[in-house]
Amino acid sequence: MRVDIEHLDAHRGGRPVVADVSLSVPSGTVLGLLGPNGSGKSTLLRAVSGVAAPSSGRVRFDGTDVASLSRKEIALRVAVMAQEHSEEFEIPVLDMVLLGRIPHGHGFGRDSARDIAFAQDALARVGAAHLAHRSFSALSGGERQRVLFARALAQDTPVLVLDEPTNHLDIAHQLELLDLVRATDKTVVVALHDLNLAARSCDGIGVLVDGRLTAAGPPDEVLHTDLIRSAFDVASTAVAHPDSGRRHFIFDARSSARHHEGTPSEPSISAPEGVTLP
Ligand SMILES: Nc1ncnc2c1ncn2[C@@H]1O[C@H](COP(=O)(O)OP(=O)(O)OP(=O)(O)O)[C@@H](O)[C@H]1O
Repeated sequence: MRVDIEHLDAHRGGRPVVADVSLSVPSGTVLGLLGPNGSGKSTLLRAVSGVAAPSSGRVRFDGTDVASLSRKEIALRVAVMAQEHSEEFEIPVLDMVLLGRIPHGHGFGRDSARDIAFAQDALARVGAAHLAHRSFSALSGGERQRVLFARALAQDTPVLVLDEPTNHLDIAHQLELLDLVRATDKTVVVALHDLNLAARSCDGIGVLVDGRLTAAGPPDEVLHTDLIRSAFDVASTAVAHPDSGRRHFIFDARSSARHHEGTPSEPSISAPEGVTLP
């Protein structure tokens, strides 16, 4: 399912925080949203997932304006893994994942065998089958993240909206989750903070600064040392991975701090011998 964001403005607490963002996410691709803290990533994701209406502009799923859809129609199209969530759900993990099946139900009633199979499969895919009968509130932060990702998968939607889904995850589980994201045929919009993981895992990157989209395109075109300096105020060095040749960033210092120390503000790009930077 294609996702189009058109001239979107959004407010938070009565204040404009996202301004005139337009982005298209082709069906089955992964768009990574990057940007400093407070730049508007979560606010944009709330609009994309229909949680909060934009103040102007629109979001379309395969051409249909999200604003014209009912809550249930939205929930059948997009599953959301939000950044903030209550920690004190005293419910078994399997029941938490089964909440993802609600849009597929026909009113209140027992979970069908099909729903339970979906939920168990989703837990197995995130490596959390062994947690099925634990209480959600008794899990670690990383375990909760994986269960919430399983709930989003169990919702079985063509679109996934993920707000910093790798929070709390150890590096193995970060890679595993992003590999799962890549392996689905879903259209994914994901906010991330790790630029190297984003470059590795996303088909496209959009960079928000102060609520405005300052760059968008394939990772290799968007992510470079100048962009990292202007968007994040960080001096970095790009190196090529010795095996894949993929560009990787080493973060050196805040650019302003580096500038004050009198070191050159223009970072060099270096590649191991015999490796050409992409
Ligand atoms: N509930 C709220 N009420 C008022 N202002 C808010 C609220 N939530 C966020 N904001 C403000 O909106 C702006 C954008 O916040 P948002 O959470 O979208 O940024 P973000 O890029 O996701 O940040 P982070 O990387 O820190 O998660 C910030 O200035 C923030 O302080």
